[in-house]
Amino acid sequence: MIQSRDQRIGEVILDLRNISLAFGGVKALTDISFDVREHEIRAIIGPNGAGKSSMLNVINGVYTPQEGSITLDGKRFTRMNPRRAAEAGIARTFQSLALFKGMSVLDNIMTGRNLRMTSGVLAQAFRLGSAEREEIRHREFVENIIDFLEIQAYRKVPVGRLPYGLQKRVDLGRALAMEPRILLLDEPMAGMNIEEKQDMSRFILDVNDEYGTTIVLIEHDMGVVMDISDRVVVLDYGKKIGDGTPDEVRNNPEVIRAYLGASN
Ligand SMILES: Nc1ncnc2c1ncn2[C@@H]1O[C@H](COP(=O)(O)OP(=O)(O)OP(=O)(O)O)[C@@H](O)[C@H]1O
Repeated sequence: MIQSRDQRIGEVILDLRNISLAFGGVKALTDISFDVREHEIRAIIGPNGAGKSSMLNVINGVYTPQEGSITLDGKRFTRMNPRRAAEAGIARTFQSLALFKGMSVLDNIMTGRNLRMTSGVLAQAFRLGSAEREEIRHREFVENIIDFLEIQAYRKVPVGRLPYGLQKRVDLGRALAMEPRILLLDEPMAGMNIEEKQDMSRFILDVNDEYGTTIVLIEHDMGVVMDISDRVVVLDYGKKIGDGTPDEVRNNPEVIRAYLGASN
């Protein structure tokens, strides 16, 4: 299994060079460089306040770093913006879920299709047939995601009524509906019990295998991501203190020190 996964990992598709980001006097990120290869599961870990969320927000263009560059598919940017990131196939999930609690599972996942829908109101008025066909295609795609995530039984249930672990799964489904090439997962296992964490780990691996999606995930619990990640970047106080395979990172004295010194 591990060998076949390694064989599928391709070229660098996302390359972050010398990224520095400050908020006023607070240095959130200092001179961070790392890359992400096609089809890889790449984790960014670190204690609270290490800069993980800031890094994710630099990748998807929400924050503009004061220094550094981002190269995506060989194109170099000094700034990304959320629209460009979305068009380039970068999607994300959120730590605090960004779902519509009163809407059904199906409708929430459909919202992830919006960027892919070409038919607007006018098309629906004048080309009803093709708009309808498009709607059917999108629904089929979403139904496939629902089957894949094993949430068929909750299709029509308002998301707010589901347990937290299932809501996280719906959030993953919403991001998958965008058919991302690169999926950014913001603490996908935070607040979950062990069984939910195991389920989520399995879905992340399956997404990576079956959809071929490149995954960048952030997490502050070192244990849960070590089993599923190909390579891990470790941040501490906005600096990169480790980068390598899970084994390399686990045995890195600086990483061990940062985690032993951390209160969580
Ligand atoms: N919008 C902001 N304005 C000001 N300071 C910020 C902002 N976002 C992050 N910071 C600061 O930047 C530093 C890094 O924060 P960040 O949220 O990126 O860390 P993190 O590793 O994601 O932490 P956690 O695990 O707690 O989510 C912290 O000192 C934080 O207070």
